[in-house]
Amino acid sequence: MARRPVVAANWKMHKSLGETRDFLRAFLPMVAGARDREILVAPPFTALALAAELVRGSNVAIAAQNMHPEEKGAFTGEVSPIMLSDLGVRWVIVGHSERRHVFGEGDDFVAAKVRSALDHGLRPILCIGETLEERDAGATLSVLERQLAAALAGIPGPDLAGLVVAYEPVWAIGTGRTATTAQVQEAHRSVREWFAGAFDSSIAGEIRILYGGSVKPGNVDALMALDDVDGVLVGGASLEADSFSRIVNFRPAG
Ligand SMILES: O=C(CO)COP(=O)(O)O
Repeated sequence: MARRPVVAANWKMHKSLGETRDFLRAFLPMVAGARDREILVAPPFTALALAAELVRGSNVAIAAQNMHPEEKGAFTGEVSPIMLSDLGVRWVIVGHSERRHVFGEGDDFVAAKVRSALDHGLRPILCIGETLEERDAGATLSVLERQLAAALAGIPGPDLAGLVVAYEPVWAIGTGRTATTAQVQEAHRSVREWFAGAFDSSIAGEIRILYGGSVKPGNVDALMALDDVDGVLVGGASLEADSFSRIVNFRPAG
């Protein structure tokens, strides 16, 4: 069964309201014909409401870049899943390497977010990936397995229908250094095999695994041609409508 590709923009801490409006006005017509893939844009929290309003009725959906697992409470500066749903947000990035490495989020906190997102009808994009030291130490696959096992512990298989995994090697993020196609395919294959072992082969066959890390218009076709790559999560090259629309309109293999 073919997996529907997902092409997602992670704007990180970029774009004012005016810039969000300008981007979406230019971008929506550029991708209006792309009906066979899911298109997501993750603006900063401050632009979520505007973005959700601007994409209404289009083929683009809005994702949040993060959330707190609790519904409400004394968590200064945090945003809850209920607040996101309220805005019309249906997706949330969880466990991005910048959250893990810059803000010190551990596997348990990431796991609580995945569980909470699913419980609240939000679709998590669970990010995993090894650092350069871990890759050089030959630990890549064990790091990915540890991150998956921790984030998905106790989640019943059927609940995973809403989940997307993003493999983002930390050393490839924002560095211009994309992983080779062989490295990407090997990591994605091992993630899929992990799902087959931890859950079952039909879940493994359906789970969508995105690649992230210096994805550009010039390398997206080669990445999307790989057997186990079901989409991309794009940082820097998603900030301009021209460049992100070219990524969205990648040419499928064959
Ligand atoms: O972190 C990323 C997407 O979440 C990747 O960022 P870059 O595309 O800028 O390398």
